[in-house]
Amino acid sequence: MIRLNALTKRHGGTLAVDGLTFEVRPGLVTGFLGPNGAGKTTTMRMILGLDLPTSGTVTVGGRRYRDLETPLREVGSLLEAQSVHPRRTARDHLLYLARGSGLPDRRVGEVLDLVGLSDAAGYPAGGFSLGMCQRLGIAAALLGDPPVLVLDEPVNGLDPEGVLWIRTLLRGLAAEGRTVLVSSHLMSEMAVTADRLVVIGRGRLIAEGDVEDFTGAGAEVLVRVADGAGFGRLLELAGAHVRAHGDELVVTGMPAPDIGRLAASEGVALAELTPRRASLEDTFMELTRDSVEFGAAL
Ligand SMILES: Nc1ncnc2c1ncn2[C@@H]1O[C@H](COP(=O)(O)OP(=O)(O)OP(=O)(O)O)[C@@H](O)[C@H]1O
Repeated sequence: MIRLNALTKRHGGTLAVDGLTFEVRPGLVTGFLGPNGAGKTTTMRMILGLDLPTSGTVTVGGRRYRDLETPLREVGSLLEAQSVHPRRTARDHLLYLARGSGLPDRRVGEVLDLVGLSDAAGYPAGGFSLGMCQRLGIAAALLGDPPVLVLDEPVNGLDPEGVLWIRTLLRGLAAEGRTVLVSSHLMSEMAVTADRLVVIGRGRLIAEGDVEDFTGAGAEVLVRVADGAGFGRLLELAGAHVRAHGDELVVTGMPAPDIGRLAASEGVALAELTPRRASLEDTFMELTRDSVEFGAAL
């Protein structure tokens, strides 16, 4: 569990993080979304004790990062621009980290296997592709077998295979009961990876909830039938909410398959039955419209 309470960070004249309060629960992937400059990296750096809050608190497993005895065993992290000595091999990089935290050498082989880097373990990291670097970063995050993971934009720059790999890995880690916080500006990716979402803009909390709360909000079905008024009444009797525009009905509160079944049982011929689900992308744009730092960057 990660808990933020009124967490605030001021960088000179910029309020990078502004009174953030939320919890990141175990057993779930929590997507941390926001436009560029929203404060995601700054928040993650405070969770990881790399930046000190101006005010407010953040705890991992009930304690501040700096009070953790063996941080690598408690929280694993992947931050952007993590440094690996280019001439050091992947295995040596991980051995160096493991020994620095009193972790057994055998753990290095285990995490290399886990991220699919065993064959490349003896090569200098300087020659690694971006995808291999991300895998190495995730291997480092997993070294201490931590119950909490904080990953900043782990799918950035990855090819589709790499994106799928990270998605499967994160879901597996959450299924093991771990707390997984992953930042992204790719809303569509979070829609399929995350269970919960926390959306911020200009350092402030904009929205938080289950992914379905975001995509399901306002889900409507477009129905077209010859007798719009007649079928509209039937739908309302069955508990749906209907807005009619001639032969076109916009139905909320009843999923498309149920509408189809009702039409079939009443002998009504449907000319159209189209679910119109708000995409996470739409919802995100709507939510963050007022908080985009540089409008042109979109
Ligand atoms: N060390 C710093 N000194 C001054 N300003 C900073 C510093 N770090 C971040 N900021 C500013 O704080 C705000 C939040 O930045 P942050 O990097 O946390 O956002 P982000 O959501 O991670 O964005 P991105 O997706 O672009 O990385 C931005 O306005 C940024 O310019």
